[in-house]
Amino acid sequence: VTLAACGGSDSGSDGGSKSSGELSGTVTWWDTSTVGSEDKVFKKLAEDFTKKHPKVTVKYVNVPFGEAQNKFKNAAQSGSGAPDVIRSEVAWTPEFADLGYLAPLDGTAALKDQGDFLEQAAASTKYNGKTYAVPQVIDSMGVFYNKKIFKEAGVEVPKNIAELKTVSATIKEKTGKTGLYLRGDDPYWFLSFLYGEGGDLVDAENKTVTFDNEAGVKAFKTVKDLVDSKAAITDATNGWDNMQAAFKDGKVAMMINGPWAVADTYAGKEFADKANLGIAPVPAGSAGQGAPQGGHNLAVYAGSKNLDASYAFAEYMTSAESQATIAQQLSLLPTRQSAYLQKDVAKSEMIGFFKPVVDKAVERPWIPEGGSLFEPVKVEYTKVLTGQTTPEQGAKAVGDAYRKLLKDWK
Ligand SMILES: C[C@H]1O[C@H](O[C@H]2[C@H](O)[C@@H](O)[C@@H](O[C@H]3[C@H](O)[C@@H](O)[C@@H](O[C@H]4[C@H](O)[C@@H](O)[C@@H](O)O[C@@H]4CO)O[C@@H]3CO)O[C@@H]2CO)[C@H](O)[C@H](O)[C@@H]1N[C@H]1C[C@@H](CO)[C@H](O)[C@@H](O)[C@@H]1O
Repeated sequence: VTLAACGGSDSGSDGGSKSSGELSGTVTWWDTSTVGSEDKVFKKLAEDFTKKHPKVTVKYVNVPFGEAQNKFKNAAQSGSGAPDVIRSEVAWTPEFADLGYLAPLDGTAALKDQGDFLEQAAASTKYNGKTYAVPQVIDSMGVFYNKKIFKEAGVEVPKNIAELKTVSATIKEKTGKTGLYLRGDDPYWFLSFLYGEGGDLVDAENKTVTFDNEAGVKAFKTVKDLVDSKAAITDATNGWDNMQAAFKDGKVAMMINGPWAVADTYAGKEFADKANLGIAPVPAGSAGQGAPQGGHNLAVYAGSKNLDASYAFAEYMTSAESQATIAQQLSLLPTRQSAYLQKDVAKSEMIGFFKPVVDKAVERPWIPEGGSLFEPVKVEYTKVLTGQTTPEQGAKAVGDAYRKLLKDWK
């Protein structure tokens, strides 16, 4: 999709901005946002940018989240086909920076009011003392629940795993519905259970793999028991679609999810009345409570032929005004503290719930290998949930994979 203001633009010229300082040329932007719920809002923002810079054409390309990381690495490596700006997930950013594929942004027009960014959001954009991206959204996870089903069953939102099981049993008995949809094909959905047992993927400070300690085994046992006890249903594949459908159709009373799911969830028949959607902290485990930190940054390709317009585009798309727009329209959390002060954002119930959750979300190590820590968990998590391996063997397999990946770590 080529977005250009009505005034047209320098056709095809990739040249940088004119000596007059007026920006021009084409900026190709790979956006990974969800088609059908998020993309139209991001596209509109990009259009607004071209209205302010009529000589710039933004070529909007939506690349699915699951493909964008490898697609960008392949294009950047081959030197052809890489976009000028990419929506770089928090774990991809240190990896792309380490590979030399991102333009350092310090001192450029991409970075305005750096002090305005939440610390934990800015952390994933820093690598070897330089800044390689601009934080766009930050997120974490909570329990989404169907207030009508809870009322019908006469139960309260569970605060811990034991309550999750009793509440689910009551919901099943009183309404015939299943308590929780637990996504089984994406390891991100396992993290709050791991943190609840006091575990973590690694201890980056001490270069130690921790996934296969007793907390990791216990967390695998916890999720397996949720499925075996019928408190939760899960799928080995197509988890996103099945989870959203089950929750939006009222087949399950709860799901664990993040702000990026709100817009799509509101489209469900159960939530035509938005007030029927409740959000609560993820249940605590036997040793703690916590949800993971995720999110997305905008990064500029080091080989861009139009750095000036790309810097300006990245700045615009992550400005406090742009962030307030996506917060208000999509319930996505800003990374700029000033955006939370804008009136539409301050009065949003969803933002009001998720901001404290994000403030205490468990940070991950922003190391180049950070994104690769999920694949081994994805394999073993699904196998544990479907009984193809035991919690002990699954945790050990992940630990072994990590020690291969992270040279000289304990
Ligand atoms: C396996 C993957 O592990 C990690 O990903 C973690 C990730 O680091 C975590 O933060 C978390 O991401 C949250 C995210 O924070 C949260 O915002 C939301 O994102 C929404 C957007 O909000 C929404 O707008 C829209 O975009 O849609 C987005 C997605 O819904 O939900 C995300 C979780 O889904 O969880 C991810 C794990 O899934 C790696 O980073 C790789 O991605 C890796 N995949 C590659 C691995 C390659 C082989 O190595 C394989 O060949 C390749 O094909 C695979 O691509």
